[in-house]
Amino acid sequence: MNTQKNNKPSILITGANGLLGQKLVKRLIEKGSFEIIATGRGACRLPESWKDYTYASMDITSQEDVKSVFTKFKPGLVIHGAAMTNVDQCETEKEACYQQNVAAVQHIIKACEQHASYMVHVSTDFIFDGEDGPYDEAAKPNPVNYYGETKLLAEELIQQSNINWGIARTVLVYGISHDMSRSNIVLWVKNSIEQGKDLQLVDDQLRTPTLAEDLAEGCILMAEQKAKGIFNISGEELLTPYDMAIKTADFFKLDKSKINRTNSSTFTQPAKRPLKTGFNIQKAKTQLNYQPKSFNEGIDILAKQLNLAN
Ligand SMILES: NC(=O)C1=CN([C@@H]2O[C@H](COP(=O)(O)OP(=O)(O)OC[C@H]3O[C@@H](n4cnc5c(N)ncnc54)[C@H](OP(=O)(O)O)[C@@H]3O)[C@@H](O)[C@H]2O)C=CC1
Ligand SMILES: Cc1cn([C@H]2C[C@H](O)[C@@H](COP(=O)(O)OP(=O)(O)O[C@H]3O[C@@H](C)C(=O)[C@@H](O)[C@H]3O)O2)c(=O)[nH]c1=O
Repeated sequence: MNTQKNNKPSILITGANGLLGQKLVKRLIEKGSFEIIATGRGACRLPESWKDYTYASMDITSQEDVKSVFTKFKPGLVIHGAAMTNVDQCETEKEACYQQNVAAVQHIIKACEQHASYMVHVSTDFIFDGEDGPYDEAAKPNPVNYYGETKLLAEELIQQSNINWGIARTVLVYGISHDMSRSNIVLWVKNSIEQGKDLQLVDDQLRTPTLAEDLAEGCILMAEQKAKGIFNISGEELLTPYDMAIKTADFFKLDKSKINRTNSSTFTQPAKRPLKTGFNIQKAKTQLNYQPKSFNEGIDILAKQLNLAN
């Protein structure tokens, strides 16, 4: 039986200290309609000013940890965002990547089976090869790096399970994380130009960059509706990283001469990136009433958060 405190359904967030995790906890606190169980690896790193949620340390690679936290809280709803997300590190540390992105998901599935919890699992455009994006939900996966392989294996475990599940796929998430633990393309471009650095931006990768707050909203919509199946939860605009950099420089009135156009073939990253991804989000817009911000609106939100932070 799932727990309900003062008649509020209980929702458990994994990876709550991460970029998406923080936005989920913040939005759920604002909504006030759930009993919130925020979980993460080790100590809580959320702002001390945040109230009205419970934090529990839960290493998702530990079956014992997962079992005991789920037994204690019996969450009706779960949003599983925790993962190893450094794509290059996933290529060089495959065992750690497998444990965090695949084996851990089996522990979460088992706990959801035990407690009849509905789960939103967060996935990625990197399950595709990037040959013919943008993609809809029915497109055939074919990952080109190990991170993408593990995220696809996780999707397959979930789709073969008998739990109540939804999969939220997203793309190139940007936003401000509280302890700035994770940078992203907007901040990296802004900070680099302000430091007078020259940047090489690829113009042959296509993405639909996603504001972290929009991703959180989409996951919450799915949880509230216990939406069944796969949903593309990303931004709507198809942009290259070069386009994103120019838009960022225009917004912050920075020196665009620092932005040099290049292509992925000149890029030596340990993990191959799929070239043309990006998502068609029509299904989420019509079935979930998901309404993401434009890229420029997203940058404006980041700018306001940066001003508040400084
Ligand atoms: N960022 C992006 O561009 C995209 C992300 N996604 C997906 O979205 C989800 C969230 O990503 P994002 O918020 O950006 O990533 P972050 O790296 O910011 O957050 C991931 C969180 O998972 C936690 N985590 C990792 N391993 C464990 C573990 N063993 N036990 C408990 N927690 C763990 C991390 O903990 P700690 O803080 O201690 O490191 C971190 O807080 C991921 O599933 C990712 O695959 C999909 C597409 C794009
Ligand atoms: C560092 C760098 C990146 N880029 C481009 C490549 C890429 O499209 C974009 C972001 O680069 P990164 O390598 O930091 O990001 P990357 O690791 O490709 O981000 C991925 O993260 C995982 C978690 C996902 O699930 C994917 O959806 C995707 O968002 O910026 C440049 O053009 N020039 C550069 O110097």
